[in-house]
Amino acid sequence: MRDNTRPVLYAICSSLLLLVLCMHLLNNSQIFKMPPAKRITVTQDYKPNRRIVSTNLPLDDKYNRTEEISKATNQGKVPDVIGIGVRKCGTGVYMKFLEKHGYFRFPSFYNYETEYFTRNKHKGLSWYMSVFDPTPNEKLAIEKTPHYLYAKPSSIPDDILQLNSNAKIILLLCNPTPRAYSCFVHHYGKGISSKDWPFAFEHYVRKNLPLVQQTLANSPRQDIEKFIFANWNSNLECIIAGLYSFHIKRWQSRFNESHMMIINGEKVMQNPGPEYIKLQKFLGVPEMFQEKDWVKNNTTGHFCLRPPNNRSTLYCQDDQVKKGRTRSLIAAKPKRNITMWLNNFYRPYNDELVQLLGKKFLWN
Ligand SMILES: Nc1ncnc2c1ncn2[C@@H]1O[C@H](COP(=O)(O)OS(=O)(=O)O)[C@@H](OP(=O)(O)O)[C@H]1O
Repeated sequence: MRDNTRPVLYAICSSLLLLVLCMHLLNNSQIFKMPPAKRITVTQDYKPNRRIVSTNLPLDDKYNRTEEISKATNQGKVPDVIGIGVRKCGTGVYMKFLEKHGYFRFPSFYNYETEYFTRNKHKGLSWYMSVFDPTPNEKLAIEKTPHYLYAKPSSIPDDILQLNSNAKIILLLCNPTPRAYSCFVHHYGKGISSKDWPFAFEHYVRKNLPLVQQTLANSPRQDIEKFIFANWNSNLECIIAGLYSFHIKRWQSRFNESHMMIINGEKVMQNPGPEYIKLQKFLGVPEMFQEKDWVKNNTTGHFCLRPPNNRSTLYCQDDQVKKGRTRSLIAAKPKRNITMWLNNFYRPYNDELVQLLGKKFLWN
């Protein structure tokens, strides 16, 4: 090192030392001390109810707070809410609408159906958790897999509880006769012109209903269950899914009214506003959807939503997910004789359902 650079280096080093010393002194003095973060109790109603827990964590400690909240509710496991059906009663439609709500996070699948408890359990919990949008932990994780209602294994309700003892179940029921038609068109209607759907459906019912009727007649519950579990994914599915009173017993024995909401899908289709208000209350999320936000499309008869983030637009399902195939005002209806046959077949199950759930479950 050259002799004339030494004094310069000394000067730099001593200034740095002085600076560090000064910062240390200032930091310990009262002038620069931050006040302690304000402590709050997390009870604001912008949080879903189930997450309203007194964590007494600092407001600015976002990371810890969400971590604590999820620990206090479901140990960070998913999901918080599971839709268990019924397929073709509007299950995909309400998920699409709930996407506009803002307080939910969804599986990354187009149809939201994880099939975890039916087909994918072997992939493990980490897989199940990984399919959900990971972002904000304060949102309720919601999925729907309509097969859960009647698919095997029979332990699905217990499996859900084991994962999250606080899980909430949503079950949308609708008139099983038009539902069967809708299901048929969904599965088999693609290659058939829509004007021929009623005939193709007649053929399907004539071919399959007698077998179901025969099996159900005078069989003990366990045999019927065996039959359903053997056929939940067969071409009989469109018929057997509609035996609601049979299916819901195993769910009712595990989930009480505070954890399972059974919604009349016919009412939702006719006037969604009040039903979504009840749903938001049940899930403990803010009432982002109000009655006045629902607007009927007079061509299809279906309702559209004025989404909370942009109420000057209309969000409809008819086009976006190709719904409204059989129930819209312009759709080809099933033949009257087939409708009557199916109505008669489902009547005892519908009557039993009314007994189980009360008068509010009349379809018409
Ligand atoms: N608001 C609104 N807009 C559009 N469509 C509506 C709406 N509400 C209920 N529906 C009816 O929902 C039926 C589809 O039910 P799902 O969503 O359960 O189907 S799926 O199981 O997810 O495939 C679908 O039945 P189809 O008419 O047979 O296609 C729709 O008619």
